[in-house]
Amino acid sequence: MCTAATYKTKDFYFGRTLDYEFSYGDEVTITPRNYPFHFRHIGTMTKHYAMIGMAYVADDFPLYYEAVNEAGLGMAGLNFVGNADYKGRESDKDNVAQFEFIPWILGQCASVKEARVLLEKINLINTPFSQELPLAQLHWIIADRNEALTVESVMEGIKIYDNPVGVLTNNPPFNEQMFQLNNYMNLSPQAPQNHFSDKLPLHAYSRGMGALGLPGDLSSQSRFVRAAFVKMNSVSGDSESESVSQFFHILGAVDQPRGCCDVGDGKFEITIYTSCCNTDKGVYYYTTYDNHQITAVNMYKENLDDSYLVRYPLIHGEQIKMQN
Ligand SMILES: C[C@H](CCC(=O)NCCS(=O)(=O)O)[C@H]1CC[C@H]2[C@@H]3[C@H](O)C[C@@H]4C[C@H](O)CC[C@]4(C)[C@H]3C[C@H](O)[C@]12C
Repeated sequence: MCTAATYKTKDFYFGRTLDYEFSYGDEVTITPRNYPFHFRHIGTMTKHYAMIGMAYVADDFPLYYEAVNEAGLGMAGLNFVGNADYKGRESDKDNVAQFEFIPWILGQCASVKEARVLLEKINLINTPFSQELPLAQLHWIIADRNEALTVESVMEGIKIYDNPVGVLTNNPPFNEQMFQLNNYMNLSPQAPQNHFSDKLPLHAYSRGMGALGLPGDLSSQSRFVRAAFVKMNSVSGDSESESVSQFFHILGAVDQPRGCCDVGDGKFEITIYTSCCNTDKGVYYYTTYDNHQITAVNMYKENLDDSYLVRYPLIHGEQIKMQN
């Protein structure tokens, strides 16, 4: 399971948790403006916005899981198993393979508004990257500081939903996830009042009781509700460190500790990494399962007019600061 979220203070932040039972070899990857994206069916994109994000690089192609571009647009792919459906090629459409979708949008669009125009012509096709890397069944969140949307390629075709929460998890389809929020509209960060019965002397015996009923499990529907509640009620200062800290707290609410999600064969789904990108400053912050110190890569410290990928392997292992 994974959870993606947006957060706005002075700057706009975009990130996700990547939950899985193994890692592909994730690296923070910067694609400069002149790196040629050789797409399978729609030619080569030789000049584009620079982007930074988490990717597995195969055959010198950045297979992004999530990224943001220098214009401030972010995009993340999350598992959508059993619902994602990619199509065959169509002559009057932009035939984009699932693994090309993030570069296709972030390479060309400065905003969600611009992405909407490209999405009108898109056909997400069923071409796998390779035999070893078959199609990933995903849906996506695309967001800028003004709005967010969710894109799903399902049996009936492409669905585009406004995403007013700025959160995405996995199944079920996004419109069903959103509908579920109706069931939690009574939750509140405030202390509850007794609406149960005026004949009973009920009282709030603990802080935090306004959110009693917020689901605590790791299912994707529950994580959606929990991340939405935490994000929508989030309060922080707007400095960089306060914003980044708060962002990691929002996603901390859906963190998966090893042992709680058994996927069989002695394997457990865990939060492999958590990311938070300042889309205005091009800084990608991350923590990993076993390294809680926030590490950051600044896209603008690289030559963004270059044509070669810049890759940073993740730093693992706890960095503990001894105080005495
Ligand atoms: C496993 C990742 C999604 C994590 C997630 O949503 N887990 C939820 C588990 S569950 O359903 O809810 O059980 C996804 C997100 C992005 C995916 C990667 C990207 O799409 C890029 C390429 C795409 C290739 O087709 C496959 C390898 C791959 C490198 C993908 C591997 C894997 O499917 C990734 C890493």
